Amino acid sequence: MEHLIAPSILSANFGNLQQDIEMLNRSEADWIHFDVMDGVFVPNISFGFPILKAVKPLTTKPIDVHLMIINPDSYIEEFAKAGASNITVHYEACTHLNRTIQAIKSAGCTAGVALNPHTPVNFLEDIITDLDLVLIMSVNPGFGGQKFIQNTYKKLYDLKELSRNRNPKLKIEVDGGISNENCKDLLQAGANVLVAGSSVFAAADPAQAIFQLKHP
Ligand SMILES: O=C(CO)[C@H](O)[C@H](O)COP(=O)(O)O
Repeated sequence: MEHLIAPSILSANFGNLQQDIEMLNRSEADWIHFDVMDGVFVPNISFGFPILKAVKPLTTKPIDVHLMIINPDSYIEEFAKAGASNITVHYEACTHLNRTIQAIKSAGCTAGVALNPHTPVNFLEDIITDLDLVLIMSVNPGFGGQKFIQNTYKKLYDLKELSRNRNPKLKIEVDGGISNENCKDLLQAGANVLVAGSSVFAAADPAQAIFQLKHP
């Protein structure tokens, strides 16, 4: 499976977001990664529906929404209507994960589950066949620009093994501290979707940084 690049606009220039979205349209980015934070599940607040609705008509790329929020079920339909292609919820935020995944699919989106760095991959054993994507957090969620957690490699191997047997088409996404220095190793460990925020948007040439992640 060819790997995908999903730049996180958490690190974009909000004073001129349209310019950054147009750069992504011209680049080799496959998706736009859209990080929603509620200040409760994570210690930061980012953006929500109005920004998603503004971004949607500007982009030619699917929007990959990562909900770092409690009670995601209350907002799934609205994120789908606002333009999400994929919606990922956190394992740690869902009491009835199976119901939440069905709700995402009923809203017309593909469905993902994110795992915090401390949550083992085998907690997904009984839902893996229902998922389109698993997002392995390689930093503690809440902020861009953090240091990559090395134990992520073990989790990618574990997830690759689980998906090989139970869901070979699963997208294995990794998010946090990714740059052209570790992207090759992450792909070898089993990732097939790379999320990158600061390494893209802080680069002198962001489109070139995306190109390097796409062709490591
Ligand atoms: O989900 C996130 C933070 O919770 C971000 O997507 C992630 O941290 C990417 O940022 P960077 O590439 O700067 O680490």
